[in-house]
Amino acid sequence: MTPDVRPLVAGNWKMNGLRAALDEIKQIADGVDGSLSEKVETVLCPPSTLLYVATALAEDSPLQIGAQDCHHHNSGAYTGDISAEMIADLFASHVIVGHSERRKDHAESDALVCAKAEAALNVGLQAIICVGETQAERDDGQTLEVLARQIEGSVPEGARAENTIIAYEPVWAIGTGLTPTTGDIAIAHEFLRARLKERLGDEGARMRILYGGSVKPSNAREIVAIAHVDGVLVGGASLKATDFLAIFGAYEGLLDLEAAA
Ligand SMILES: O=C[C@H](O)COP(=O)(O)O
Repeated sequence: MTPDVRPLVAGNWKMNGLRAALDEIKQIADGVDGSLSEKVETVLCPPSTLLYVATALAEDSPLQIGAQDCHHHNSGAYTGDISAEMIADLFASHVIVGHSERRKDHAESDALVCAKAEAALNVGLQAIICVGETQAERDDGQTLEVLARQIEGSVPEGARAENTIIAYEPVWAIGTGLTPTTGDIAIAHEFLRARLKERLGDEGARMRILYGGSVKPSNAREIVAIAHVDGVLVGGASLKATDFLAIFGAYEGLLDLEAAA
């Protein structure tokens, strides 16, 4: 946790969620509507087909709704794509860009991720920019080099702590049940913090850095207590309202302990 920074628990449903899952969204929206939400923000990113209904379901809840990707242009002949402006038009507040599944499956470069983040910021969305090394890069001892390159190339110059969130997601930890040690997460987050400060000054010092990769109710409390871990980006476990809410609940009592320390 970074002092005086409000943590964020984010869920990424990826390509999961039919109409039947709307009940789950409603349960999450109702479940985060308590006193803890004054201290911890939440956002859920369902597939774009559910975005409009999800924002309606979350209307009276502190739960915010985000998308999982956007095009870097506002409109045009881009069949199948969705612009940041369209996402904002549906009352969503966030968009994930540069997720490793997009970087790999759609060959997205740092420059494209940066352009997408800029498009998001230009229409008032908050950008959740994902970075993280592959297993091969980790085995080669390249982790910090990869993170430095991705921060340099994917984060727009105009990024501010209020509109930009970084998500550190080691690719090898996504959906595998594997997580780095708390020590390794701490090293990566401290490094990211230093790079962000160097690049963006005070904005970088306050920018939230989430951890993502096999976060579940059983390991959430240990992970969110690590220095410079300002929240989590949850994939599989965010699909079940009870699991998402348990991860959100991992902050219960933790922030008071932090303040008292
Ligand atoms: O965006 C979320 C991440 O890819 C993590 O997914 P996971 O929690 O299923 O490992």
